[in-house]
Amino acid sequence: KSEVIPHHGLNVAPSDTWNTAYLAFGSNVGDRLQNIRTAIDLLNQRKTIRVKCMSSLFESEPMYFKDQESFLNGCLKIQTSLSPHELLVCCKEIEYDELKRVKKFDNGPRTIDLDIILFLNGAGEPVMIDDEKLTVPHKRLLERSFVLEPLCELIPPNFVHPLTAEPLIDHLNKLSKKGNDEDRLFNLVPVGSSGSTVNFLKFQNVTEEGIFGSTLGRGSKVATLVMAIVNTTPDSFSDSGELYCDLDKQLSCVKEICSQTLRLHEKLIIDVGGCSTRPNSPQPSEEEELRRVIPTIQAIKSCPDLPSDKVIISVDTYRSNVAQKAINAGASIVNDISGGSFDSSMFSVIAANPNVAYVLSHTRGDIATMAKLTNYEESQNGKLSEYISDKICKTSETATTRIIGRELAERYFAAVNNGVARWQIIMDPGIGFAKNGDQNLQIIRQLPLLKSFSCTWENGEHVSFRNLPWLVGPSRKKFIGKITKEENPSDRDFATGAVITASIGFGADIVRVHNAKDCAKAVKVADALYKQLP
Ligand SMILES: Nc1nc2ncc(COP(=O)(O)O)nc2c(=O)[nH]1
Ligand SMILES: Nc1nc2ncc(COP(=O)(O)O)nc2c(=O)[nH]1
Repeated sequence: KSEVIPHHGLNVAPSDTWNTAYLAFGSNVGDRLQNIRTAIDLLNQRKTIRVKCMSSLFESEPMYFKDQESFLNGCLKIQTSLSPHELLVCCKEIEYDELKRVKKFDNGPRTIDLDIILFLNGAGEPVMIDDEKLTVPHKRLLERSFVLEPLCELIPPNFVHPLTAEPLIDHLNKLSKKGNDEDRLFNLVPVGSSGSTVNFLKFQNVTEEGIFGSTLGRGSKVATLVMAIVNTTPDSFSDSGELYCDLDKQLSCVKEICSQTLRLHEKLIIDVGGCSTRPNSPQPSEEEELRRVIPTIQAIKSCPDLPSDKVIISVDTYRSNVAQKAINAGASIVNDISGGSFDSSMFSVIAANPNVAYVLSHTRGDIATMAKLTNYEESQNGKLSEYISDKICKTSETATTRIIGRELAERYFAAVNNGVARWQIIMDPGIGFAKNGDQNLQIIRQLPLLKSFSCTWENGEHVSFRNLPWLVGPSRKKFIGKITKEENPSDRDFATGAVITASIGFGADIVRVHNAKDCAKAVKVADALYKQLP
């Protein structure tokens, strides 16, 4: 029963006169990400083209001709008034005239490759072409996971290949099962650049076939990242502000955290926060928040013992001005508990800093009201055609998580419609934000549902969370203390270890913790258990 809801907040012009096309991009020469961004900007500059959605960014080994650099690949959904052949001319102009591609031989290195994968006319019917210039659907689509995987983020799961009439997701699953080298894809999230090279966080979500043949859902296969909290607030609920305003103390604490964590992990994120977001906590002024976080970020950034390819700096703020200044000071992740809802300029700051990652978190209301907004009743009048993995049926048990998924999808749309690229986004279910104890436990338990969540709105806009990385932040929170009967947050570290272990079992890619030293051990063991990592 596919139902849809009117999707507000999306100002799309009537698009019934425009064709839809799906393009695949690839680059393995020069600054690959910059080449891709330039190609997308050049497409958008054409009056005859509108880039509607972008996929995640994937890195993969070269196919066919192996002796070359690895590729960055992805897909775009565009609307265009051009015909397929006119669109082909436009792609070639961008490849050769504007991005100076030099084709030495087939399947060789390229600054950019733009292929037309699928083309639908104004009525949404697939267009089939096979002449000496152009073949649509792309003739090698079904053998390329570096095209099929990003494409499956942009289309509803029931979207079929025009010739085989089989869902593209089934073609992808068949291909992934072969386990060929070039089918092992990592999705990359840019986190700043040191010198001319961009640093990336790498994630890899694969569909796990359980040993008993059951599908375990999509599990991550790369080491879980530790995000260590450095609260520079006098009133933070969990470490009673010991670090407040003492820069030397903060830096030696950060060095200690890094040496203990990097003993077991390749990389580490340091999350610097100047505003406690405990429900109903008083919020400092923006000037006070800047005074607390900027010097700390600068000190970490300029500390020679903390190399920027191993220690990634995040700023925990919901203020766009603080985010921008923190980026200027060296932060390469903006961690915003409000999902961009507290400050309407946040997304444009993120869009203006394309090498910075953004944590898009779920909450409701504001710091003063969120504790009361925990009513997640299925709104009967609201109709939504949701595609969630068919293993998880739509029951009251999943209602809360599905509603959180929809609300996160609304924030996701607001972000990408304000220029944020999908590949900048890290998702977060917002543990402790507008959720009661049971709901916190439920969203951790149902993280697989959130990871495979997708939905389509009345105007045909579709969003899928497939492959997006997820951060969870349960550390020392009240819902843990309620179970272990521990009033004092800093007594909750051992129980926090249990929660982050379970979170990794449910598919978390990053865990945000206070006690990084001990939690780093729990993460290491959890990765050995759940991801079979050494
Ligand atoms: N991983 C990877 N391997 C590749 N091998 C060949 C071609 C050649 O593609 P073309 O047939 O469209 O020129 N493109 C890629 C690519 O984009 N990614
Ligand atoms: N991304 C993210 N950021 C956060 N920042 C602060 C807090 C509140 O906890 P704290 O005051 O102990 O940092 N929780 C989160 C969280 O769950 N996720």
